[in-house]
Amino acid sequence: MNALHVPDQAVIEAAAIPTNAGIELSGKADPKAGGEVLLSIRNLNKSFGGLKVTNDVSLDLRAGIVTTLVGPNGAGKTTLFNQITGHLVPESGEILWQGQSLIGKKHFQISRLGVARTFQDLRLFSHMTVEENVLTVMEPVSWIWQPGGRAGRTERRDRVEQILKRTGLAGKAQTRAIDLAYAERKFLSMARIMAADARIWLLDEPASGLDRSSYELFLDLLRTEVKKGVTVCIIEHNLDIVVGISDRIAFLDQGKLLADGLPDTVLKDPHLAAIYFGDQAA
Ligand SMILES: Nc1ncnc2c1ncn2[C@@H]1O[C@H](COP(=O)(O)OP(=O)(O)OP(=O)(O)O)[C@@H](O)[C@H]1O
Repeated sequence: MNALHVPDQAVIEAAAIPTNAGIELSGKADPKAGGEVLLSIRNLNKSFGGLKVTNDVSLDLRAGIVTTLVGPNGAGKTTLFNQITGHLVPESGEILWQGQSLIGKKHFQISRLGVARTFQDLRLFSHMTVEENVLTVMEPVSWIWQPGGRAGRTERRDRVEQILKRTGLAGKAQTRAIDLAYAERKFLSMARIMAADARIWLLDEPASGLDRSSYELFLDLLRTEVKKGVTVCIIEHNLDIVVGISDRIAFLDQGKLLADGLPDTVLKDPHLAAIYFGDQAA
C-alpha cells in the first residue's frame, strides 16, 4: 500500500468547495464522456475473510477516455483490477469485455483479448534485458526457417525499437531490467503493455515516484496513445495527476463505488473530499 500523496493546496481547496451538483452514478454516464462501453462491471462482490473489499460495484469503462479510480488506501482499487484481469475470482457479479464475460478466464487469456495492465510492483523479468522483457509480451513469430520467419523477427525488433524510443528507453535495449533506474523500470512496464497491442490499459499508480521530466514523458505518452484510440483506466493517489489526466473519475471507499462522474463533479463533492482526507466526521 502506498502512502497518500499530499496534493497542492489549490487542489485541496478545489476538492473541498461545496457544490449542489449531484454525483452521477454508474449507468447514467454523460454521453460526451467517452465512446461505447468497452468494459462493464456489474454488481461485483469480493471478500477477504470477513472483509468486503468489492461491495456490489457496477462501473462502465468507456472507449477513448481516461477513467481514474480514486479512493483512500485499502478502498479496493487494486482488488478491482485484479478481478478484471483474472488475477482474482469474484464471488459474484459480472465483468463484460465488449459483451463477452471475463469471469473464469485466466489472466493470460484476458490479456490476449486486449486487456493489459501494469502492477504497483511492476513485475518485470529482472534478469532479462529490456528488449527481452518487451519481446515476451509480443505474439510469437514463426521459426526463422519457416516462410516469412526472418521478416517477422525483423519486424518485431523494429517495433520494439520504436516502443523503446517512445518510452525513453532507446539505448537501453540490452540493459537488464534490474540495472535500470526506478523511472526507467516504470517505463519498461509501460513499454510491455504497448507491445501487447491492447485496446484497454489498466495502470496501477503509473506515475508514482516519477521525477518531473519522467512525468512529462509519461503524460505525453498517455495523451498520444489515448488520441490513437487506447482506452485507459488508472489508479492514482496524487490529485494533481488525477486532475491533469482524468476524463472521468470513479471514487471507491471500503469496497463501494461512491461516485462515477466528471472530474469537476466528483472532486468538488465535500463528502468525498472528507472521506479522501480521512475526516472521521464524514
Ligand atoms: N490477497 C489478499 N488477502 C487478504 N486481504 C487482501 C488481499 N489483497 C488485498 N487485501 C485487502 O483488501 C483491501 C483492499 O486492498 P486493495 O489493495 O485493493 O486497496 P487499494 O484501494 O488498491 O489500496 P492502495 O491505494 O493502498 O493500494 C485492503 O484492506 C487489503 O489489505
